[in-house]
Amino acid sequence: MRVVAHTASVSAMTDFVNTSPGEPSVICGCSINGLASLLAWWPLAETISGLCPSQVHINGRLTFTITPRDRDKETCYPPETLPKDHAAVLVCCGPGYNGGDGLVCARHLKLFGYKPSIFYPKLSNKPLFQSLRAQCEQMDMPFLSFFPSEAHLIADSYNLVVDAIFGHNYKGPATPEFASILEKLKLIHTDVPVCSIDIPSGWDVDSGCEDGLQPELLISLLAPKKCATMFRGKYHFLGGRCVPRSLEQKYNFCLPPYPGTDTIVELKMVPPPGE
Ligand SMILES: NC(=O)C1=CN([C@@H]2O[C@H](COP(=O)(O)OP(=O)(O)OC[C@H]3O[C@@H](n4cnc5c(N)ncnc54)[C@H](OP(=O)(O)O)[C@@H]3O)[C@@H](O)[C@H]2O)[C@@H](O)CC1
Repeated sequence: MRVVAHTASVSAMTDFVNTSPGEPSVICGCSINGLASLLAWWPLAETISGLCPSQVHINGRLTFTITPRDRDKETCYPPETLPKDHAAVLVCCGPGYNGGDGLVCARHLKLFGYKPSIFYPKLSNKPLFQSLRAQCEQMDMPFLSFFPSEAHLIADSYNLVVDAIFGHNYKGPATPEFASILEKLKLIHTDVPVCSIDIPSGWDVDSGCEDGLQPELLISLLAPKKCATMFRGKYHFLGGRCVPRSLEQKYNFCLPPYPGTDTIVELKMVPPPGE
């Protein structure tokens, strides 16, 4: 699952490069609003890489430490340990680029020995998404025509659920079509691990969602968003070591250091002082 995290985001970036050459207002196809919300917060972050390369400071406070990789324990949810139907995974994809990341993730899951099924209720007419969908179809991944009616049916059939419904451009409340999906995801997270891409669906990019979905794994892309400080699941990775240095400087990103050739880092939340 770790490998999936970085390959999904790298692919998304490749898609960005292919579709928007030289367009600095769009990162990975994300709208300027999404980028703005990222930038609104991230310039306040400060890495003290000269002093200690394994810490991320936000607003001057030590917020995340970076966990060195242990290559002997490097996989979360390895397929051979997933008992239901040959490592069956449900990948839920929304209408925007977060959903596109989900399709890329499904493609990699399939190549890595999982058995992904995809729920993708609202296909965008953009060629990028059409082609990602076609790739998944060509790889014989089933597309569900409806979301399982009962939450327990998801837990009975799948070992993991990938949540790629909404990312950082979600503005609540959800439309009825998506509200019922978010509700079901919330009901299952105690029975089957949910892995969210970039942002747990239904969360506000800054303030999160107190009674929202609680994934077990979060893969932040490019930079952890402010709401990631409210993540309480088991695993948090940062993926997307693909920001060109020029953009990093131009927008004053302070990205944490990735060791060696690694393209992901595991982040651990540092409890606020007094906790
Ligand atoms: N920026 C970056 O650097 C990177 C970005 N990347 C990825 O892109 C993601 C952002 O993609 P995004 O911009 O397409 O936004 P996203 O959150 O998928 O949702 C937009 C869609 O949801 C819809 N929608 C919104 N609210 C709704 C509601 N209440 N109820 C129902 N629908 C609602 C909205 O509909 P519309 O308002 O257009 O009708 C639109 O269709 C980001 O999280 C990350 O995964 C990474 O690949 C790498 C780095």
